[in-house]
Amino acid sequence: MTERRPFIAGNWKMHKTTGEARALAEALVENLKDCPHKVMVAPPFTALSAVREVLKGSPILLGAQNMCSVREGAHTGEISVLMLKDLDVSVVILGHSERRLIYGETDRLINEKVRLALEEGMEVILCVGETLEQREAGKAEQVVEEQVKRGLDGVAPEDLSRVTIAYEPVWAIGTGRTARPEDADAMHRHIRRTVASLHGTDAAEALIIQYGGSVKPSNIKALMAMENIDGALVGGASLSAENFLPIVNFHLE
Ligand SMILES: O=C(CO)COP(=O)(O)O
Repeated sequence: MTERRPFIAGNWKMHKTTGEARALAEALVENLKDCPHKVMVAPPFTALSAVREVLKGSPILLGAQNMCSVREGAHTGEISVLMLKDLDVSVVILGHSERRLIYGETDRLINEKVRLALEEGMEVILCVGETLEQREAGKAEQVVEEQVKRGLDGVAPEDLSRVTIAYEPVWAIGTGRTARPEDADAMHRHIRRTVASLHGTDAAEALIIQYGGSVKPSNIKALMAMENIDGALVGGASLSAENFLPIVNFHLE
């Protein structure tokens, strides 16, 4: 069995002023000096610069929550990959369900972003996940498989090591309702098989697949105990050190 290093990421969504972001980042840096896991925080764009200063010299990676699908140009209100790189952002979250459902992002647009980010040397967290309606209609696996295939379309095999997939069932996001670890694991296995069909079993075995959706200190351990769950993409519980630290340090609990 392949050993995969756990990857715990905090998605701060549209929360935190620069001062608040700096304070949270300071608490994380102070307490995660010896953490064996890969850790990332994704503040809002406006706080990237402030958090970058705090993270300097720390193993915590700086992430962004989105980026534009084109390199530069007349795209009022957008943020480019070059701007992110300029701020030492090394990971970008793409295809989050809030981008898909509130802002109408399609698999095609998300795929353009994935390819551009990889071309520019970034790491990508590609988010996938079904809605409650799709799950109740028995279509969860099919929906997620299509999102994975379309999201990764045209990605070179050698770039796959810079891709993490986050399985975030929409019905579990911000609802307090977490997927049962066994159900999440089954979907992660399906995602791994899908990636194996595209890029071979070695690449699929090495792939980090995060679970996201109401991850908390009380459920992280059971989730991480599953064979195919390699990390977590945490929303609400990443907004305070009190909740995020025990999640990141799940191995000590
Ligand atoms: O969307 C999420 C992370 O990207 C999950 O959010 P919650 O942890 O708040 O459910």
